[in-house]
Formats: sequence, C-alpha cells, structure tokens
Amino acid sequence: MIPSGFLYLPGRLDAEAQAALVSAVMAGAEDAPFYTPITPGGLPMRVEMTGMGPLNWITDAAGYRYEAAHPVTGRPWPPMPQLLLDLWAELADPATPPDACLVNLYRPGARMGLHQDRDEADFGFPVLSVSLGDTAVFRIGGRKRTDPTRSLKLSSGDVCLLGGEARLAYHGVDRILGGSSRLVPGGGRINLTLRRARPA
Ligand SMILES: O=C(O)CCC(=O)C(=O)O
Ligand SMILES: [Fe+2]
Repeated sequence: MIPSGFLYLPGRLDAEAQAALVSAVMAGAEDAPFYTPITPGGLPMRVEMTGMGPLNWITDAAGYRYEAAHPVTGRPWPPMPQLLLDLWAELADPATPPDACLVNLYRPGARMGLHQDRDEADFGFPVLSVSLGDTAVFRIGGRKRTDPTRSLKLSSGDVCLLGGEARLAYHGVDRILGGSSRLVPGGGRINLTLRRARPA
C-alpha cells in the first residue's frame, strides 16, 4: 500500500542522540525562534516552525518557498548539527548534503494535514524525517490524494525516509499522543525533516 522507497527505521536514534538533537534545536531556537506559519490562504498552521541549515521552507501570503533568512528575525538560520549531516550521508545521499532542516514543533493538539513535499528542486533526493518527543500518529498514502492511506505511530528516535516512489507520497500527522515522552521542554513533539531544496 505504501509506495516503495518509504523506509521506516524505528528506534534508529538512541536516547543520547535524541537528547543531543533536542538540545541543538532549542539552542538554535534562541536565535531563530519558533513561529506560527501562515498558509497562502491566510490560515495559521497548527505546528510551530523554525529551521536549521542554509535554507528553510516557509509559507506566507506569497506562497510556499525556501528562504535563507528566518521570516520573523531576518537572520540566517542556525547551522545543522553534524549528527544530522552524518545521518543524511548514511541513509539518503553520501555525495550531496542536505541544505535545509525544517523543525516542526507539535504541542499536544497540533496536527498537520495530508500533503506532498514538493517545493524542492530535485525529487531524486529523499526527505529524511526524525521524530523526537511525544509519539505521533502519522499517515502515509500514495502519490494521489485519494489513494488509500496507512497509519503508523512514530515514536521518539524513529527515522523515516521518503524516497523513490514514496518521495511524492501524501502524508500528514493526525494527532500527537500528549505526555507519551518527557523529552521536549514544555511537552509535545519535534519533527526534523532534512531536505535538499536546491539542485546539487
Ligand atoms: O511531522 C512529521 O512527521 C511530518 C512533517 C512533514 O510532513 C513536513 O514537515 O513536511
Ligand atoms: Fe511533509
């Protein structure tokens, strides 16, 4: 049912790596704070976002795109932790590094509607997703919005790869199991997606 090229690696990151990533995200967010993105239609998203790396995905009245500066502060995004660059080299592409790491913060109650990730230049590069903190009920289907979907619980330390046929699979987060982890300060879930936004 799930297109080929979807890789699910439960427990890929140990507790120490998970804690190091949450610390790095929180340190980055001191300079590049979490903010509430606004869709092109004018609605606030349910997740808070920030990013790490040369570029990051943003949305506003002008549409979806990648930008080199934080939309609120105007400053560059903080650097991506080496651990993430290494994980990408191992699982995604050893030759071309990711140029964006989108950071989504889901407080309990937040969700993300079914969508495709299609604002990147080259769909030959996969999207690598890291889950931290509370468990998420993740949904993934096919390349058409109407294709059947499957639900999967993503727990802290789980890693997923959307590559190949699954690169353009519809996916989203239906809900967060609040209180299922104590990793994220203030509670909730952090999801990191490593992407290659610009051509290699
Ligand atoms: O939070 C997740 O697991 C998925 C996030 C996502 O699909 C995205 O940021 O595009
Ligand atoms: Fe996505």
